[in-house]
Amino acid sequence: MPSKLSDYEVICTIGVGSYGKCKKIKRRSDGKILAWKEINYGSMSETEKQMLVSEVNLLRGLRHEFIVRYYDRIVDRNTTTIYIIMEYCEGGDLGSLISRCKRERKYLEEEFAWKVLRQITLALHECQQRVKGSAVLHRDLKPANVFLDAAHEVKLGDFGLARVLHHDTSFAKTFVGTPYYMSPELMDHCSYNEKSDMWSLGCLIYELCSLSPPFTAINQQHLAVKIKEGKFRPLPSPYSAELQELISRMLKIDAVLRPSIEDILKHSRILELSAPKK
Ligand SMILES: CNC(=O)c1c(C)[nH]c(/C=C2\C(=O)Nc3ccc(Cl)cc32)c1C
Repeated sequence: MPSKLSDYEVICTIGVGSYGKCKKIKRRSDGKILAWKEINYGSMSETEKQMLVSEVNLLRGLRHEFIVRYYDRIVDRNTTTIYIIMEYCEGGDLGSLISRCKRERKYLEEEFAWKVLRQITLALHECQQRVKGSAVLHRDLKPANVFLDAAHEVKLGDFGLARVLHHDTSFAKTFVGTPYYMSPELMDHCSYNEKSDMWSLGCLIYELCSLSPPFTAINQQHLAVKIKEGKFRPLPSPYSAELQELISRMLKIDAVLRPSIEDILKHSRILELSAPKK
């Protein structure tokens, strides 16, 4: 029996993005707390709608501890809105956490940065394994798309939807927000590849430590220059040379020189986190 909107009680809005709203909801049948994303597809072309359907179907197949769990979807043709029902992440998004640390002038623990690096890498590994060939690449890896559950475990969200929601080639829709994490090859309009996600992940871990992206500028033209120059300030002193070195490798301009997902998972500090607790 397909779900209907009345099966859920809306509690509150927890996020607003270029796609629409994200709301905290309660499933009436068992009281389970979930979240749904409301996406209005009314102005989408047939191609974009088809992409949305295939991306949602892809999300359905992704079951991983570090990827936001998909539960269901409801299509309301009267309002041309799709409701994508997913797991609730009580800890919110990394973007809000970084902003809070900035306000409080407090750096995050290095151990947390390594944990986030490991868990997002495993999430990316899962996706690239699960859809071999037409590898699903995140394309929108940024702090606002990484969430934390009640135990502060990482949950990668919005997988693949970025492709659809920014599919429109118009400038306004293509460059939604400042592309701080865009790789040099993408800045040069070259093809996206799994090392582009590695660049974005390097930017994300850098920002988690420095509380600012590695590359910033007053406009997108200057940002492109900075990214292609590839120069960035070192991490703040509390962080180890080991973490600095790995992030520097992830931010190599030449994608070939960046570590692969497997390289990251073989790093000694990552392996330590994988070892069973004594
Ligand atoms: C201020 N908002 C929050 O703290 C917050 C909380 C408690 N949860 C979220 C976001 C999500 C959430 O809780 N579940 C989600 C599933 C998919 C996506 Cl793309 C986002 C979410 C947010 C943005």
